[in-house]
Amino acid sequence: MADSAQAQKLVYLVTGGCGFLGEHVVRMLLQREPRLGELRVFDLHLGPWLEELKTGPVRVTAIQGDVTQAHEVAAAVAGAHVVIHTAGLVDVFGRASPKTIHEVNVQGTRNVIEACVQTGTRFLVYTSSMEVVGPNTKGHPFYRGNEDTPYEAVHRHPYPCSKALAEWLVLEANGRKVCGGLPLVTCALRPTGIYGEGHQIMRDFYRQGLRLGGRLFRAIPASVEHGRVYVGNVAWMHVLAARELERRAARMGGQVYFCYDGSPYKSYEDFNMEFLGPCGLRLVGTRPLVPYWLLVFLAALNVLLQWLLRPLLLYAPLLNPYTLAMANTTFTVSTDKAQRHFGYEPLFSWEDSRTRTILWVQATGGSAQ
Ligand SMILES: NC(=O)c1ccc[n+]([C@@H]2O[C@H](COP(=O)([O-])OP(=O)(O)OC[C@H]3O[C@@H](n4cnc5c(N)ncnc54)[C@H](O)[C@@H]3O)[C@@H](O)[C@H]2O)c1
Ligand SMILES: CC(C)CCC[C@@H](C)[C@H]1CC[C@H]2[C@@H]3[C@H](O)C=C4C[C@@H](O)CC[C@]4(C)[C@H]3CC[C@]12C
Repeated sequence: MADSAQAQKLVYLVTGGCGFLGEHVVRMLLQREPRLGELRVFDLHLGPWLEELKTGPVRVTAIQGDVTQAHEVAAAVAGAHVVIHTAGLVDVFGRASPKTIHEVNVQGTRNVIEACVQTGTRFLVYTSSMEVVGPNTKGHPFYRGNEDTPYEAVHRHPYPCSKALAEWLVLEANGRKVCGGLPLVTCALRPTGIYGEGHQIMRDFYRQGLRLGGRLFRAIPASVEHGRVYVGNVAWMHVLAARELERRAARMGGQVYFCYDGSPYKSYEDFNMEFLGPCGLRLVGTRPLVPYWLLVFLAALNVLLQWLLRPLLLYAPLLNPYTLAMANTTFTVSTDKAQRHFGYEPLFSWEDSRTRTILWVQATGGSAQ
């Protein structure tokens, strides 16, 4: 990425490129990164949709690999100019063990950093999470805060702990000399709850609503705000951050950015209804229909059942004490840091984001896709 950048074609690597966010990052790079010469898509599970991308003008290389395996990561990183590290084990339901979550999210990130250092890759964008900040274990609200808002970030759950540690590793690596002697430039993007085409939990809620005769029952007060951001805008932010990291290294290096757009501030359930409503579902109740103490009890019961059933089957429902606390604690962001630091503006308006998501739920919600 030198001065002859206009002519130079760049090699990008996207880890986790077949995931919900990763696929959008991959497609966004192909559409919006004119300097792209080769796109490497690294994932534990490669999607069949990658095949159709291989016929385009940019060379797309699919790499089946595991971020916990340092040699596989190093081979994929070698010769790349930019790495967008979005691979991660997203598990707040107790599906994976804390050890596995740590291995993928922390050791995997360490492997990516070391591979950059060893092979001379200078630019690394890491997909972090709002959960690096909160909601914390004390349930303190974070109301429309920004990257500088004081907040007691205390975690116990393996997933936020792993994301916080991985983010720290990435930021700490900023400025390290990579092979060839130039400094590594890193930044971390912190999405709030991502929604959009491919969002499995949204589809799960849709299917649950269909099973319940077109109804969902309010469990969380409408006054609790939960931050949400459209996947296309999160992907665009990654692409832009990756592009600008060289030119604005002094400003962006070692920085964190919340991901934001024009999505409205609403409760988790009311926000979902923006899409599920037009798909024919109704949210019953203007106030929670179940008392909070009962939800707490059911969440605790689910933990017990998960533990008891573990030898027989994996019982991992959406409701547990951690997800209940997430849904029931206000956590929203209001910031323009990404705009100030690298000129980010959302690519998709709220209306576009909403329409695209509704069309996706309608098209795939009832099917097995
Ligand atoms: N979904 C959200 O609301 C959200 C919010 C904030 C941050 N994030 C972060 O965004 C990133 C992507 O999340 P997502 O929602 O797209 O999840 P996802 O599960 O859809 O995608 C993660 C991808 O990483 C891959 N992966 C997992 N373990 C791997 C391994 N050992 N080696 C290689 N690849 C591996 C998976 O196969 C998957 O394709 C994660 O780092 C997550 O922590 C997600
Ligand atoms: C109590 C029930 C009625 C509803 C349960 C909803 C629950 C499954 C939802 C609520 C909030 C969701 C999380 C939130 O949007 C942000 C993230 C950050 C990201 O890094 C990973 C996904 C995650 C944890 C969402 C998972 C689903 C949650 C907990």
